[in-house]
Amino acid sequence: MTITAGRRLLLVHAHPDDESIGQGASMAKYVAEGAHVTLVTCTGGEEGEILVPELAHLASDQEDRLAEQRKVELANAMKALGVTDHRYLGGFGRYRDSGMAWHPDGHAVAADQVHDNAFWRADLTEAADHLVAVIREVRPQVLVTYDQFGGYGHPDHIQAHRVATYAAVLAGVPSYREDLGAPWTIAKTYWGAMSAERMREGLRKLRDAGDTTTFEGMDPDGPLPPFITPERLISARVDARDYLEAKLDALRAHATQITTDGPFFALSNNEGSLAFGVEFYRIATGTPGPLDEDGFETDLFAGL
Ligand SMILES: CC(=O)N[C@H]1[C@@H](O[C@@H]2[C@H](O)[C@H](O)[C@@H](O)[C@H](O)[C@H]2O)O[C@H](CO)[C@@H](O)[C@@H]1O
Ligand SMILES: [Zn+2]
Repeated sequence: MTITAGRRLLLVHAHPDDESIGQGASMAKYVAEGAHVTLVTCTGGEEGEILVPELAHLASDQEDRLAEQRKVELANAMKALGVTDHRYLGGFGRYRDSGMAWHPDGHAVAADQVHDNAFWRADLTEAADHLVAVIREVRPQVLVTYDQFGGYGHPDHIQAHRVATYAAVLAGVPSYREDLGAPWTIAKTYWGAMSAERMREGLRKLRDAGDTTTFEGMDPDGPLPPFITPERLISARVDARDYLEAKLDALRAHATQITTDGPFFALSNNEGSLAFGVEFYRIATGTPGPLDEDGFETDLFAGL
């Protein structure tokens, strides 16, 4: 059923939990403002760790049933954010979490180290075609995914970036796969970003609270990992502090992946809201809309 009315936002993520970590507050904000928000999750998260001891038996090297658990967790997170349109790329179970076994040269996992249907081994066109069908149905004005490094380099995140980027191009080609729907060109694409300034603020709060182990070795005033984005490269800053509680509820829903007594929650009290209720983006395609006094777009749909 083709969706044609109102503002429509599509997010493409690798695992259940990435959406809430990266853009949970923005998602809740846009839903509350009447936008249609669609999340496509590319894998079931089969290879994830399990922070809930009584669920350890679900692990990939035991019963291998973690994807079913994370599907429930993701549904609960969507309820917390108010998102009603969630899909798995190609359907639940089509692509498997590739795991984080890194290739010796530091790049993403070697193909012979993962399952046959691991997302890292997916045929790019086949995977993109699943997303073309969604794009041509939903007809989003805005797409959010990862940068070329997948944010922090996870192979599934890198592959999600590639699939989303390729699908956005293919969806707009009139003569391409007419069977997948009428062509649709997405007006603006953004990459989720981790702000260097907010990272430094968060580190300062952790160190001031006596936490020297979280992000061990990182100095609030020292060099940051390359995947943290300096403010000058950030183009949009969505202030969704009013939806921080929804984001925290969504994160709590991903109980096998995110511990509620970790630094994120430690920082997410009123003091931390600025750090986590404001979410950052880099524009990848399309024309930025009006900027605020700090030079940021404040709305992903600005200018449309
Ligand atoms: C946020 C994210 O992308 N999580 C991925 C990631 O999880 C990490 C992995 O389990 C690692 O072994 C842990 O040390 C780390 O704390 C986790 O964040 O990779 C998983 C396996 O591919 C994936 O399921 C999870 O969603
Ligand atoms: Zn992930």
